[in-house]
Amino acid sequence: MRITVVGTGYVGLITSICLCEMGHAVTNIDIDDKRIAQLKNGRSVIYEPGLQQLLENNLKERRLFFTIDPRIAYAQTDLIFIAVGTPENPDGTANLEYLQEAVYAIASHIEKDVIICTKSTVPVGTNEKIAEMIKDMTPTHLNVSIVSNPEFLREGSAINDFFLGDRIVIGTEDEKAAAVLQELYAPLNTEIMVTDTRSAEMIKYASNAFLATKISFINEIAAICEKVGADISQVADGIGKDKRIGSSFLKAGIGYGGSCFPKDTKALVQLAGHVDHPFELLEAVIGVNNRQHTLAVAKAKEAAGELAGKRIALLGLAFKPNTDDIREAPSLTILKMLIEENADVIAYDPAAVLNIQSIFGNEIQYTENINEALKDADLAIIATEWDQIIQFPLVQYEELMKTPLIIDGRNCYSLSDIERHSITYISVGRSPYAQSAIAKV
Ligand SMILES: NC(=O)C1=CN([C@@H]2O[C@H](COP(=O)(O)OP(=O)(O)OC[C@H]3O[C@@H](n4cnc5c(N)ncnc54)[C@H](O)[C@@H]3O)[C@@H](O)[C@H]2O)C=CC1
Ligand SMILES: O=C(O)[C@H]1O[C@H](OP(=O)(O)OP(=O)(O)OC[C@H]2O[C@@H](n3ccc(=O)[nH]c3=O)[C@H](O)[C@@H]2O)[C@H](O)[C@@H](O)[C@@H]1O
Repeated sequence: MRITVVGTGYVGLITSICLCEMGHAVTNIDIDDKRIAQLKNGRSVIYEPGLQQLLENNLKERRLFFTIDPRIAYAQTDLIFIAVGTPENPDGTANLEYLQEAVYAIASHIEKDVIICTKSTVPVGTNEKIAEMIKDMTPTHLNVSIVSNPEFLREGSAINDFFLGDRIVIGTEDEKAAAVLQELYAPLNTEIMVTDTRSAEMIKYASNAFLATKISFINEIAAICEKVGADISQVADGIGKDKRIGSSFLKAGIGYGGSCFPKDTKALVQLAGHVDHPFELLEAVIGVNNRQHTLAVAKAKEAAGELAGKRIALLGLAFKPNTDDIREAPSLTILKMLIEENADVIAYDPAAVLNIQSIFGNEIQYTENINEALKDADLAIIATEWDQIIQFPLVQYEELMKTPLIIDGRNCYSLSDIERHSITYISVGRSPYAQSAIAKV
């Protein structure tokens, strides 16, 4: 079976390479010729642990091909996965321009029967529109099946997620197409669900919205913990042990970021609004998350007073560890606020410095070395829980900083470890200062 994957972003490249690992030959197309040239030269265009080696292997084995030519990609293929971006429009709805362009190119070039699977996250009803567009543009003798096959991988653990996902969703009214995909995915040993197309599209948005809700919920509980002198780590552990709740996505912090939760929650709010159902719960989730992004600077001001002229080490820039992705990262809000306060900022990240530099230029300083960031700093703000930060010896904060004050937005250190050092430590939902509030309750 010939397989084509459209787009070389996270989802496109991971899908292509993982399908090659399963023994298939895959052609991966993009409209960005620089990305394709780089990939043909065997250099990954995304930062993902383990991916570079797999890319090199599959190029060498001649299973993986890159092209910008739609004729090569689409004319004789059997199965197409669309994985182009669906970013946010200014009003929060999903921008489907890339998707429409891709479908147009596919419809203009296919010459045989084909199954088209949408992996991109798209609003309910989009795959029906794709089907109409294809029907209008292709000769009647061609049999084109449309499938919604949403993707659930996480950046930083994407390869593992592809092979060991919790479920695979195949949304289609076409039984033959469903059977082809069931066979394709069978070796993965992951539960496969076949649903109608609209339900598959909704499963993706509902999953991301629910996970975002868990995060904002725990962040609200963390805020209350600080006021009543409880410890959010123990609380999250305690509620997570209830199997009906589950322990994942209960890490309190400075909020979720990334290329999907922020845009997908807003797109679902818009979708609900368009069918006259205001999604009040999800609107609150988004509001709480926006507040969390500002939390670290608010706490810094509370602890250190005026920030103007203060040397601040911002530790962690990526929206989560093991990625260089800074889309919607809390660090962006933190940096904007610190610059407005006229603070003297030095930003550290093991992978995302170049991406942040392309936005903030020489407004701040950058380093890939934690020691350099902390030298003579008045305070440190932790925005991403990289292993490099978690394992960094606390004694070094004492030795390097002018005043050892840490605002930890990701609860990287245990309070008992902190107690052994002369560090002022303010984290999320378990500040030692919260204890003093108990008396007031
Ligand atoms: N990033 C992630 O971890 C996940 C993303 N998703 C969803 O998957 C979709 C893709 O996301 P990413 O991979 O992050 O996107 P991305 O924005 O990083 O990459 C998209 C790629 O598609 C290319 N492209 C755009 N139009 C094209 C066309 N007409 N023909 C060929 N290539 C074209 C772009 O040049 C770009 O390289 C989105 O809908 C996203 O919501 C779903 C699960 C996980
Ligand atoms: O649709 C998508 O693109 C993907 O979005 C998320 O994956 P991702 O954004 O890569 O990363 P997550 O691990 O989900 O983290 C998202 C954000 O939530 C934050 N988070 C996560 C978990 C938690 O307990 N607390 C918390 O604040 C992280 O710091 C990060 O900023 C989902 O987990 C994937 O299933 C989905 O496929």
